[in-house]
Order: sequence, then C-alpha cells, then structure tokens
Amino acid sequence: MSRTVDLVVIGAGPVGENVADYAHQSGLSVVIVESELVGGECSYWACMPSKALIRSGAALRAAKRTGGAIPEDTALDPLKVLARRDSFTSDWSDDGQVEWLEGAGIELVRGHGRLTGEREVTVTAADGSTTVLTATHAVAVCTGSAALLPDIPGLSAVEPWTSREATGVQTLPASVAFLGGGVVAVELATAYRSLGVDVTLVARSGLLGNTEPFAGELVESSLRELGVTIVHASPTAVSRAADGAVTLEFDDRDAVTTAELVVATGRTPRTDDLGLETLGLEPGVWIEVDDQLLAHGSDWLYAVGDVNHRALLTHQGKYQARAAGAVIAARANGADVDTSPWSDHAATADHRAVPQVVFSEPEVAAVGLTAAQAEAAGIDHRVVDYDLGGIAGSSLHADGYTGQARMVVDEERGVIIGMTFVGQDVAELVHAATIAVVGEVPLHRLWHAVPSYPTMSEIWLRLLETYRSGA
Ligand SMILES: Cc1cc2nc3c(=O)[nH]c(=O)nc-3n(C[C@H](O)[C@H](O)[C@H](O)COP(=O)(O)OP(=O)(O)OC[C@H]3O[C@@H](n4cnc5c(N)ncnc54)[C@H](O)[C@@H]3O)c2cc1C
Ligand SMILES: NC(=O)c1ccc[n+]([C@@H]2O[C@H](COP(=O)([O-])OP(=O)(O)OC[C@H]3O[C@@H](n4cnc5c(N)ncnc54)[C@H](O)[C@@H]3O)[C@@H](O)[C@H]2O)c1
Repeated sequence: MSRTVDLVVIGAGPVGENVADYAHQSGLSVVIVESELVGGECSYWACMPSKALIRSGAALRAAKRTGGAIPEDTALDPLKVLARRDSFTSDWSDDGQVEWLEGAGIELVRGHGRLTGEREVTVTAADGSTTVLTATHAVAVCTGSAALLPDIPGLSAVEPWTSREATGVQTLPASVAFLGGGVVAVELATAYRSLGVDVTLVARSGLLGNTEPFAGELVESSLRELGVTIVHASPTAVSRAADGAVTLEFDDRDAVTTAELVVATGRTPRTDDLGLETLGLEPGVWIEVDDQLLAHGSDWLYAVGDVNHRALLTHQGKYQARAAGAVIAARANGADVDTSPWSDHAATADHRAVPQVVFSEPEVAAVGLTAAQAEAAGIDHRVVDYDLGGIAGSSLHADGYTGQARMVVDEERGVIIGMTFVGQDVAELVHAATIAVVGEVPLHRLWHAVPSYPTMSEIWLRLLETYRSGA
C-alpha cells in the first residue's frame, strides 16, 4: 500500500496529536502513525497515572494539617487509589483518543514508522504488512523518549521496573527501591509510600538536581518524615534472588534488598529504530532542531517534543507542536514564516521560560532560571528569598506550613527571570510567574498587581517588598 499526504506525523503522543491538529486546522491533509496507544506515554504511563497515584495521599495529609479536624488514623484505601488511576488511563484503552483523531479529521495508521527516504515513511503493522507514506511537504518525528537503564553490572538482567511498570502497577509490592533522585523517582517514591509500600530511594547526589538547592533539601526531609529511606550512593552491582527480591550492592555501605526495583535515571530518545541513518544521522540520537522545530540540515524533517530534548515536559512539547504545526502549514501554503522570537512560529519560551511542577511533598513549582543558571549565563542578577510559611494564606492553608520562595531578578532590565515556589499546594502559583517572565513585566508595574487576601499569592507582595528594601 502507498499513500501521499501533505504531512506525516510519526508518534501519536500528546505532541504528535497537536502537530497534526494544528497543521490540519490550517488545511493540510495529515496521517499520524502510532505503534502503541494513541495518547502516548503521558496518558498511560507518565503524567496522568502518576499524578492520580499521588493525589489521594497528598489530599489526605493536607486535610490532616487542619487542627486535628481529620483523625490522624484516617487511612487511604490503596485499591480505590489504583482504581481511580485506572479511570484516568481509560484502562489502557485508546478508544477515546482515536475517536478524537477521527473527529479532528486526522487519519491514523497503526504500526511502527521508519524513515525510508526523502519525505517517505514506511509503516510496518503488527501483522507485518507495510504502508509507504509520502509527504508532499513535511514529516514530523514525535516519537518521545523511553526510560534509560544505566550501565550497572547485572541491572538489565534483573529486568527492573521502569516508570511504565511503576505507574501501571496492579499489585503493590511490599517494598520497592527507586534508583535515581530526579522527578520520576521523587514523585513515585511519594506515591508508593502513601500507598503503604516500604520505600528506599537511592540517589547518587541531592534530589531534584536541576532546581534551586532548597527544593531538593525540603523534599528530602519530608520524604524522610513520610518514612522513606534515602541512600546517597551509586550501586556497583544488582542481582535478583530466586524469591524475586532485588539486591543493590555498594562499595561503601550495606546492600539494599527490596521486593522490586524501579529505575528512574533519565530518558533516552526513541530514535534507535527510526531510519535516521537514511538522513545521515546516527540512530538513537536526540534530534537537534531550530526554533521552528526543523531538524538541523533538513528542509522537511521536524522533530517535536521529548525527541528533540529541549524540554521533556508535555506542556512544553505541546507548545512546540503549536509552533511546528503553524510553521509546516505556512510553508506548505506558501505563506511567510516569521522566525523572530516570540512569534507564533517560534518556540522561544523553550530557552528561558519553561515552567514545571514537581508533584512531590512539598510541591516544587518553578519557571525560568535558577540563581545558579543566571550566574552561569553571566546575567547581572539579584536573588530574593522569602519564607512561604510567613504568609497569612499559607498558615490558613496548613498548620505549620513549611515552604520557601525565590525570585531571581535581572538587575539590568528590572524583570523577573526565574521563580521557584516550594510548599504544599504551590502548583497553581507558578503560572503567574510564567506570565511575569514571558511578559517581562517590569517590577515597578508588578507592584500594582495586588494579591488577594488571605491567599498564598501574597508571597508576590512580600518578595517585591523584600526586593525594594534592598535585603
Ligand atoms: C513517570 C513520568 C511522569 C511524568 N509526568 C509529567 C507531568 O506531570 N507533566 C509533564 O509535563 N510531563 C511529565 N512527564 C513527561 C511527559 O510524559 C513527556 O514529556 C511527554 O509524554 C512527551 O510527549 P511526546 O508526545 O513527545 O512523547 P510520548 O508521550 O512518549 O509519545 C510518543 C509516541 O510515539 C510513539 N512512537 C514512538 N516511536 C514510534 C515509531 N517509530 N512509530 C510509531 N509510533 C512511535 C510511541 O508509542 C508514543 O505513543 C512525565 C514522564 C514520566 C516518565
Ligand atoms: N511533574 C513533572 O513535570 C514530571 C514528572 C516526571 C517526569 N518528568 C520528566 O521526565 C524526565 C525524566 O525524569 P527522570 O526522573 O527519569 O530523569 P531526571 O533527569 O529528572 O533524573 C535522573 C536522576 O537519575 C540520576 N542518575 C542518572 N544516572 C544514574 C546512575 N547511573 N546511577 C544513579 N543515579 C543516576 C540522576 O542523578 C538524577 O537524579 C524529566 O526530565 C522530567 O522533565 C516530569
């Protein structure tokens, strides 16, 4: 079988769906290729199931921080939590998302897509049959990323869990070790501990390495309070016993043995079996792109979302997808492409204004540069810190509220270039900061954005007052 359409999208994760939709809305015919479930990692094994596993425990503990109104011995029902998670993954059925594609006028071809020539993708279906798709204008690679297994002796032989098995769990293990100190390990360690599992977290350095240092410190001390054992070391060998238990060995400390091991040590691009060699690229690489999401050295291949390694986040990938869809459509329709920063055709925010919420306990919500990143970029900046627990809204929110906020100000321009909030329920605070960073709102104008009383947003006023005081 062979077909010709305007645009072929490989990968129907959140990013591929959006590239396809934006291009189609501008009049292009689009085929999207998917080898697993339409909706991708985020819907079935990442964002949604992990947040569903986290939410119940976080809500219960928050309720208990209100003057003893909720009895301390109130407990979660783990089976109900797993059932709620199942509802968010639609029991791992993509019927709903396939229906959405049909409604949007995007054609789905199921199978594994490979680049086999210029603007050509060959799709191999589960039954071995092939379809050759030729794109008149562009091919967009949106194949995402997969869990990376580090090279530790014995690790792959024990067939450890990754985030896929951990988010899709049906029978909770009695104990589990998470290898890694990043977002996946921290979030899932919190979820599993809430569900009554004995959790050990093995991290070679501080937690949440890319955030402000106080974020990882506050999260680490809260994980310990929740009963998580934290080991700062790198395993030198891994083995699985006949009873299924997994043991991590270390050079300089006692071994750790748990019923299961989850590896959460970063991601690898899903480009190893994509036919990149036909373009002179090495298989297995992250595909580098410009701000229009066009792969370096090509005039028809776009790479959008995790696979380009600009920001491994659903919302940022979807932002890129809106730009890529508009660029592909403009070029196909013979319209001008505006490559200037902040145009509809440029993913400018990827460079300086990427927001992220880590659903840890406490939550970490940040956008833009950390103080260390501003320093490394050579920006004349000032750091303003404030204790989030000192805000009236926070004290109402939770007894003994513990948290911290940091604002990083570009002194030359008088604008915020980075903001970090750490504390219970800070997730929704970050979008205001994203608007301030993207809009480059001068601090003297922000002074007039009055936060409501008594909300946690009063942190904005306190940070501005502290800045003005010169402290
Ligand atoms: C545990 C976990 C939790 C996360 N939580 C969050 C969160 O809360 N918020 C957030 O913003 N981000 C989160 N992320 C990151 C988020 O999941 C990714 O950034 C997002 O899924 C990337 O979307 P994507 O469309 O680029 O790739 P994916 O979602 O990985 O989709 C790629 C799709 O391409 C398909 N595919 C791959 N190769 C081929 C091929 N050759 N042919 C056909 N189809 C192919 C795959 O089957 C898949 O469906 C989390 C990640 C993990 C691991
Ligand atoms: N809430 C969210 O936004 C969210 C949630 C989960 C995941 N994600 C995204 O998914 C991506 C992947 O998350 P992740 O936690 O897997 O990666 P990560 O890059 O955040 O963290 C990887 C961790 O593994 C450690 N590590 C790496 N190699 C190791 C080794 N050989 N031995 C021991 N430790 C090792 C690192 O030191 C680090 O602590 C992130 O980039 C994140 O953006 C986002």
